[in-house]
Amino acid sequence: MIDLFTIFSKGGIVLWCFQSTSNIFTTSVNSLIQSVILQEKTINTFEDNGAILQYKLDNEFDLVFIVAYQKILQLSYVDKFLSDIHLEFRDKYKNELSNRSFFQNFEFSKNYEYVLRKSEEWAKVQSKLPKQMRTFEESAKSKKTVASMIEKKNEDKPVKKEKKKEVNFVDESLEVKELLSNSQNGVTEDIIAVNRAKFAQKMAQKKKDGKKSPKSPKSPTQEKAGKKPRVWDLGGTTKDLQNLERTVDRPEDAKSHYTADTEIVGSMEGGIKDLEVESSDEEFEEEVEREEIKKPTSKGGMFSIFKGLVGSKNLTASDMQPALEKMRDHLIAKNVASDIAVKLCDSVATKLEGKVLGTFDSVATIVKSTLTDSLVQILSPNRRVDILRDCLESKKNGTPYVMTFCGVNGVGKSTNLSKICFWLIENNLQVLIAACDTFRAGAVEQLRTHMRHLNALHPPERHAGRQMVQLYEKGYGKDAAGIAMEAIRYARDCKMDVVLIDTAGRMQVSLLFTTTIKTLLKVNEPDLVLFVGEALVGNEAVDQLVKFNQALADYSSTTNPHLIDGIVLTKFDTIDDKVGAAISMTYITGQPIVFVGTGQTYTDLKALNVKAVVHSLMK
Ligand SMILES: Nc1nc2c(ncn2[C@@H]2O[C@H](COP(=O)(O)OP(=O)(O)OP(=O)(O)O)[C@@H](O)[C@H]2O)c(=O)[nH]1
Repeated sequence: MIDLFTIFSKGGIVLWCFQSTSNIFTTSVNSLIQSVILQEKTINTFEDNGAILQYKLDNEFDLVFIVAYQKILQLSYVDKFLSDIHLEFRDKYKNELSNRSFFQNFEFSKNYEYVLRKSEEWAKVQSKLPKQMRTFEESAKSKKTVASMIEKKNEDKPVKKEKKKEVNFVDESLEVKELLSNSQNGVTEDIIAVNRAKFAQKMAQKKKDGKKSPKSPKSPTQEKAGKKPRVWDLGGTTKDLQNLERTVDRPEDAKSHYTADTEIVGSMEGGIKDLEVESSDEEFEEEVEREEIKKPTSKGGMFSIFKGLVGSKNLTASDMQPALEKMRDHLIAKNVASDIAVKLCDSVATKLEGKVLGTFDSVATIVKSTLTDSLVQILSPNRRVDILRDCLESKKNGTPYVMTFCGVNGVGKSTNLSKICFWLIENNLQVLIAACDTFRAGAVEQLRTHMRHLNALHPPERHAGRQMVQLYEKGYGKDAAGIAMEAIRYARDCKMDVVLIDTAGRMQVSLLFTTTIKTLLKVNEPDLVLFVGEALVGNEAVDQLVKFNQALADYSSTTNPHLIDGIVLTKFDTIDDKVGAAISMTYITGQPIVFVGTGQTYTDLKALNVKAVVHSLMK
């Protein structure tokens, strides 16, 4: 009997769930997600706490299907069930899935019962069948060709070996887990360098030993005898574990030199500079008008789509319909999320309805100013976020100013956190970075590297002997909320000015999200919660943001939950004029874009310039 079956998107939205017992599987599902799915392991059966969990991924629609049942039951139909239920769900909801409409009610109970019953019947029939001999094609022998039998020198062992590793993984100590996940996720350069050095040292030692004792070389026949263990490149042994564990700083690391690009020092003093505008507003207005006058018949230009709306009658909704549709498409092409583009067009329509229009020029001007007004209104913050002022205020009160950075993996959380850190230390504020991404291998090391670079740029000599950036970390697998709490306490005790909390990017997995970010925010009550999102994505970013804010509201036990206070919009340099994500994100949250990431160096941090965004959007 299946105890739990759940379907959720890789973005963490639970689409459908069935649970037949009161057993709580949250921890087991979290473990499966953390140590198998997110690590992209190839096993599809996972054992935890007396339960077996099996899963199937749908990479086209980014879905995860999970089944959990008691180990003792030994269900033989789960593979088949997972394949069938996967197809059933896809078939039934292909339109919704294609549109990524994950927030609706998926009525799937009947289909679930049907597929489950069929799978159980299938298993019964199978168990009664006499065991059939495998055909030659099914046998392993048929797969053997001469070529397949030639073992290549650097080829990996077959999957069987890998599996063994996975099984052991469950019982390994935390350090071993980390080591394995490092080796699978791409070890940091530091670790590779250490490993190489160790290997070279070992080889040199061996050579030395060989020379000392003339007896040691064995006869060729002796060497050939017995099966030799395979030596993996950079494999090392358990003795190397101590050296490979890099979450704790070592004296020799601290001594390493960082060549600081001192040219940038001093360039971020004061407030954050605005994004550059391509041309001023007046120039832009003239440009639009000039363009329309010059090319009255051309199809190009945002406002030429309103060309048809000329005449002395009152404008009606149906007059505007075709033009508004074109405007909506234009906004979507600029990465504005589709429903927000629709709402913007509606607001323009409402403002224009009933207006009497004269010449073509006046139409362009009216539409432009109407749309501009709406966009400026969306992008202009309801309240002022002045971080420098707030930090100084906290400092006066003897408490550190705490900022938490949330967002999915790879959007640039750590990089932009470090840029913000650079800006703060440029303004003589001492910063403690709390490494609370205790999931992703390498996350702590990444922050440590930034800390060293930043301290090299702003050495203690420049700041009355104070080390401007410190890292508070407790390695991996630990409770993020607890680490944040200790970090804040540490910062308070040491009279540090600001705490920047880096969180795990696993919020797309809602189960994990609820137990980490929620607790972290609840326990630590940061002054500012910043959502880090990429400018690259349109609807996807909105999805993440909606889910994030919803989860903060849903899972908060207080009546006044701490939602997102602001947005860090990253990778703005990579989007050309597709600036729609800025509009969508602010529209959804009503919160300002506090920082814009415009590149990969510490100085690539800007403040949002509403004019620049609106200008790009209407190009
Ligand atoms: N072009 C550009 N690249 C950026 C920007 N911000 C971050 N990146 C790059 O994006 C990549 C991911 O950045 P990280 O800071 O590692 O992302 P993260 O969100 O911390 O990732 P996880 O720790 O895995 O959650 C890196 O290669 C960064 O250099 C930006 O503003 N512009």
